[in-house]
Amino acid sequence: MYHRMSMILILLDYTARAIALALISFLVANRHRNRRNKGGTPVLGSLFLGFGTGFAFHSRRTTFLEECGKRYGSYFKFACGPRNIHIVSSSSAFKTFYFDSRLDHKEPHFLVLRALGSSGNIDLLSTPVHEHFIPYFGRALSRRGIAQEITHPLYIELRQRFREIQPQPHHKLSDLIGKTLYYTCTAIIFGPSFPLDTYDDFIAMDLAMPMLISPLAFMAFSGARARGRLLKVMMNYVQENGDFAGEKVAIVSSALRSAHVLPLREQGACLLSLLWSIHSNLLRSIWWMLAYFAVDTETRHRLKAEILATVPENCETDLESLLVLDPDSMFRQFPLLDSAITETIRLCSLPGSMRVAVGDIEIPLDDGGTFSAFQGEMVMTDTRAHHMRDDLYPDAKTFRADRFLPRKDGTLDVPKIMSWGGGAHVCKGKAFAHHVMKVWAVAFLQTYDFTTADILPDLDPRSGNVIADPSKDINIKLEPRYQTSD
Ligand code: HEM
Repeated sequence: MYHRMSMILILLDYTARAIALALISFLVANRHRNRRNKGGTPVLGSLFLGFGTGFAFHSRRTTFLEECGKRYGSYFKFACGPRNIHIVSSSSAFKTFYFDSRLDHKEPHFLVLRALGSSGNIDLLSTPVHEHFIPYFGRALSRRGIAQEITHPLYIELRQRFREIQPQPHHKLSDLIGKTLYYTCTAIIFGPSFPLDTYDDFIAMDLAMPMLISPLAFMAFSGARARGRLLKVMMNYVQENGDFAGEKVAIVSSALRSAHVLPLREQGACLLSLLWSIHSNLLRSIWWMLAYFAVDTETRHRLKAEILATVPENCETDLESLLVLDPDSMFRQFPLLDSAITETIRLCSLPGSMRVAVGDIEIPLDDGGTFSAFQGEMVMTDTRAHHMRDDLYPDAKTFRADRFLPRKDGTLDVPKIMSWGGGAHVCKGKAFAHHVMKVWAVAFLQTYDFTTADILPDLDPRSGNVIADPSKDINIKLEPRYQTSD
């Protein structure tokens, strides 16, 4: 007995020594890495091996980055678990960030695919995903593709859905948008036979995505179950639509074609990533757009006037016929609405571009200095800090529908927004997302007057997507604009 006790004590002693040694070597390695940065890099201290800052970054990203920005300015770095993350909001750094090939963009894609049920096997996925699947997004979602395949059916379908909304004293904004957006866009893009009763699973998975992407994925029980069911739906869809033809729009046919060399489960995960990309940020962006309009009577009146000036009520050529004659016209019309959409995205978008240094790289800062990111470290642009600069966007925290209205010569008073990323890997759904928001707003404003008694909520600091979640939902009251069949 005595012998067994002493063995256990010896083993515990060795384990404690091994842990202490690992801790010391890790801290030394980290200190060494930090010291290599020139120019007094602001490095945040962390509670325990980067888990303090890493936890703050994952659990309350918006406020964490805001507080750090106030304290350290346009550049700082911190440890996130075993890795360093550099955060930069300096305009000079953006160019290097988006255009230097030593900063690789692929890792976030694998994280998303893995969260959606893929094996995340880089050797298997790299070529089909990065050389075929994602570039096809860009081509299929060109302005021409959208005008030809999306605008008209989307407008007709939305008008119909909006008219069918059951009258009630008020509507929860997220419900109103969620169902109508999911049903219309999913049916148009994946075809009418796609099961639309997947909505609840989609919402459960979408809410769990930040956790499914994080190291705490094993705790996202209901999100993972919903993801599993959706993955099965997608695998069935791939099997039933393997001929790439039929009722689908180009984006789905090209997605199926570009991923077909992969095993069925991987194809299902790719298709699920398409469904998620389409809805996740759009649900949130449209929420914020309608919320801004609902609390701002003047903007609503101006937007309605713009719609009436373009499509006078009771005129012979209504918007529906106009879109058949000239599907591209939607892109040229409604400049105030375009501006209001860009302003919405400026205010509700969070940092969404992440790169991993594949070699050591020096990145310039606005003050003439530089910082070094070493191989394997992550770099992220804090586009929100940029968007909140009063010197660039006067009264930056306030929604101003006309902030991005072009002058007569087509130029803007303010810099373009950074919410879509940039360079070769700029958001592939940029034109699509803006356009869907536009068609949505026109169809909605033509169908309803709407107001809210609620105040605009803050951004939820826990938000993990490119577009922030609101900290709470709002209710809106709808007044049909016409009692007739229109
Ligand atoms: C308001 C809505 C959206 C915002 C703010 C947004 C923003 C972004 C950002 C910041 C990136 C990273 C760019 C970079 O790393 O430089 C990105 C990438 C991407 N987005 Fe979006 N996105 C939106 C909607 C969409 C939609 C609707 C789709 C698809 C239909 C889409 C498809 C993609 C794809 C495929 C990429 C990866 C591009 C690449 O790495 O080459 N996005 N998006």
